[in-house]
Amino acid sequence: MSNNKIKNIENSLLSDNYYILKKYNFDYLMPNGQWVNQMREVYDRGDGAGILLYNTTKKTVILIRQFRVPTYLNDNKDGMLVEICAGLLDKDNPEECIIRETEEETGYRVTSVKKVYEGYSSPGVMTEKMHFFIGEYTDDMKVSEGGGLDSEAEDIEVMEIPFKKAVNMLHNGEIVDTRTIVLLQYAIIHKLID
Ligand SMILES: Nc1nc2c(ncn2[C@@H]2O[C@H](COP(=O)(O)OP(=O)(O)O[C@H]3O[C@H](CO)[C@@H](O)[C@H](O)[C@@H]3O)[C@@H](O)[C@H]2O)c(=O)[nH]1
Ligand SMILES: [Mg+2]
Repeated sequence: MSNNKIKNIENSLLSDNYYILKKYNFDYLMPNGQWVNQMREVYDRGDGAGILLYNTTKKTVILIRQFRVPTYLNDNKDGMLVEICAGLLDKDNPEECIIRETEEETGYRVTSVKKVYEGYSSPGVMTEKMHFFIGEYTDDMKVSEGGGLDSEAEDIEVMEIPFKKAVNMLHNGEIVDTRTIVLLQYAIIHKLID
């Protein structure tokens, strides 16, 4: 961290109920040479990783469907969201995280994944950096039902669907999760499945 346009950074804790929400106060040097005081709330849940699982023979992808309360509160009728498999980094590195998360959520034990992007999820408010992966799966990699951890009360539906259908869902507005849009567009651009 280094930027000579910012000084006097102070923070106070607003909530550590589950993750960390802090209020930051700092002085910022505007282009006109004036220092202005700014306040921003910043939510820190660590970083995350997500993966698009695809099968070039079957021409399918694996997505998941789960209830997301923030979307329920904002325009997503039943709150169910179609997403890539994803999770929060748990002190492990992004690659180990996504391999573990893939098995927990989808039941596929993948061995080889490829990192394609890194990006900030919501840079005005969250510290989170997201690590984006793609990975090929085959039927023989299926070792369990998936569906998430009972201990976390996750209710995850695993969807294996034709890539073409996923692309239709992208274009007709059924897929409204940004991380999923990013990786489906990656798959289209790089012709992962034709
Ligand atoms: N009790 C409680 N549990 C929580 C809270 N917030 C999250 N959890 C639980 O913590 C677990 C997190 O599951 P992961 O699979 O590791 O994370 P994720 O929510 O799928 O995260 C992915 O999607 C996020 C988008 O909303 C991304 O932000 C994240 O990077 C990642 O891609 C879930 O069981 C969730 O219910 C909370 O405030 N209270
Ligand atoms: Mg998850």
